Amino acid sequence: MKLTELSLRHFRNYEALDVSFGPGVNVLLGENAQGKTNLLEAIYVLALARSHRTSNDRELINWQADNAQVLGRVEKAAGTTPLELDLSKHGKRAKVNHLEQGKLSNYVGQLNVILFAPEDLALVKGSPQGRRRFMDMEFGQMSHKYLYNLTQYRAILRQRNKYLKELGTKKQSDMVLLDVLSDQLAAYGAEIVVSRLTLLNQLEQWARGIHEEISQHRETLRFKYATSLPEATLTDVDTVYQALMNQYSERREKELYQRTTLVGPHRDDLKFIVNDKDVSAFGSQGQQRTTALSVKLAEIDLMQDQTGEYPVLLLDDVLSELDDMRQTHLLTAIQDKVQTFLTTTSLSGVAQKLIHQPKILTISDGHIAVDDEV
Ligand SMILES: Nc1ncnc2c1ncn2[C@@H]1O[C@H](COP(=O)(O)OP(=O)(O)OP(=O)(O)O)[C@@H](O)[C@H]1O
Repeated sequence: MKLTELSLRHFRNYEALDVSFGPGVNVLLGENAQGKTNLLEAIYVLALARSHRTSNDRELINWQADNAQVLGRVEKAAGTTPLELDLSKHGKRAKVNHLEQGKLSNYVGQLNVILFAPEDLALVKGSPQGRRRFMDMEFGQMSHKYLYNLTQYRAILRQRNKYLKELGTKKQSDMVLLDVLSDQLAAYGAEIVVSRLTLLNQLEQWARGIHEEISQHRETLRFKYATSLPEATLTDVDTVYQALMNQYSERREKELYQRTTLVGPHRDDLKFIVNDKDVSAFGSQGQQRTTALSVKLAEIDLMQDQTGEYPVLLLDDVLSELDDMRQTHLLTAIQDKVQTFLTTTSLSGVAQKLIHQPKILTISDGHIAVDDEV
């Protein structure tokens, strides 16, 4: 899929912008603090109805305005779809084909994006929370079912944790509601765990091939889903459900004491194993970067496999973080198949690695000048 046009009204430092993009590489060129990342963020927001930088939508609206608009046209094999997102202090409204969507989960998935930012290089070394977020964002875009289960799971988890906090002051008979909440949480939790295992299994196949190539066949990458559930139970939804229920009852005392839910997909993690060693603990910085890059590139293939369309790739200032060999690998892998937006403060080093002429958009103080000549 391609994002052919984008219009912004009062979004961050863009007062009014109407721009069209090329089908290949679009270079967002500019000095610091001119609006390069804001533009990538607008594309991300158009895709996911939320920002990757802030959970406060107010920050997305220009300081002088009360509301913001992000509009885009997405081209797929099946046709062109106009998307529209209105942000105001009262909330957000999302439209597909000019029709307002009651649920944001029906909106998400029209435009699929993969964002690669310097923080993603920390995917391997960073916190388990970052890896869970990675799974949820990517799988949520690919699968409506995943997004739905995740939304339900989070809502029940909030309720259950609130209830566990209140239970300290209540009587034993109140355990009935806790049992009901445990049952619902285990049902959605089991769906999430099984979807993650299935999608990770596929992602691993792609990532392994890419990692092998970048490491010149010296390294083999493997994923391991880290969970408190016994390995033997990770087979199907019913078995995982039962395993979660068992753990809730085994840990009831501890959960009541700690007043929070201690098991489930919100506590799980993903480990990356290179040549049989956990790369977050034992890998060099280079191995960790290669792993992160392989995983990101594998996502492109997985998304194509799941949705029938290649996603749009957003590269926020990552080239400067990669060495020459990894830069070449990245730019070679994306050419010809993926529409890409990359931010940079300088063209040197980028243009030579691209076979086709990129579209250059020079950004200065929330304005864009288009120049097709490199
Ligand atoms: N809500 C807002 N309203 C108006 N301006 C904003 C808003 N939010 C951020 N800005 C401005 O946007 C600019 C930052 O833009 P952006 O983050 O896109 O920088 P960049 O071009 O990617 O730079 P760098 O290369 O340093 O990352 C800053 O000047 C900031 O003051």
